[in-house]
Amino acid sequence: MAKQILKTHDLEFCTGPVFTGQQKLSYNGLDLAFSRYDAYWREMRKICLWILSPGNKGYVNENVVEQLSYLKAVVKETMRLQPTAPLLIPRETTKCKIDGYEIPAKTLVYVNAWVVGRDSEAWENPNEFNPDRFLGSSIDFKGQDFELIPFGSGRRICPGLDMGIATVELSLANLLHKFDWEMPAGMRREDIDIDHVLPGITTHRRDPLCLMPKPYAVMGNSE
Ligand code: HEM
Repeated sequence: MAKQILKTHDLEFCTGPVFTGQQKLSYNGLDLAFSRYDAYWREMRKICLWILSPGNKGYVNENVVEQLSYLKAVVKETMRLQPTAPLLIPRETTKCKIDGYEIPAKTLVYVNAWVVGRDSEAWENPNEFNPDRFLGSSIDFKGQDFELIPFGSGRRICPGLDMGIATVELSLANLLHKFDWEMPAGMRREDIDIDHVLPGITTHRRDPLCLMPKPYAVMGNSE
């Protein structure tokens, strides 16, 4: 079958279907497609523009991920609500006084990163999953912004931070780029529970996430 190559120009006008792997283009539905999932479509468009770029080898690389501001915001928001190690690594205090209380030396302290990420004094609508809160915000998880500490902070901050975050962002970007994701037959969005986790040193979902990957029909190419 003949190969259809999508031109960069088409991307300026295309609506949802082309991104979901179907071979259909629409030129007049811009408002529709970009209204509800605005940020999502913008990210997909960046990936698509990259696919069309010369020298593309078929995988999303680190340079592209750097431009995916919404994907980065999604990862931050996920780590805010469900930090991988909710209680970080325990610490021992020196002798000190906090709020009038004498704290003896070598007191064991747990920092609850899960609660910190949901502190209503630091976050608006703290329990709501809203990646937009990070767009245009300088808040990062590098240990300087104490309202977001999924990698800890201070001397014992995670030394694998850069490697960990690069792995998460790259994997997620490539999983989105290579596959179209569907829910199993009969399952609805409301059936996905992202709130309940099991207690433990690291966070585990109570209900396993079950999604079905469908290989992506890359950008209108049909063979
Ligand atoms: C998304 C991935 C990762 C997350 C969310 C994560 C999270 C954490 C957290 C919360 C801590 C405790 C920090 C504290 O108490 O202040 C920690 C410590 C640590 N992490 Fe990671 N980590 C990740 C990836 C990695 C990787 C890839 C490596 C190694 C290649 C690594 C190695 C370590 C080590 C050695 C410590 C102990 C540091 C110390 O106690 O001095 N982590 N990590």
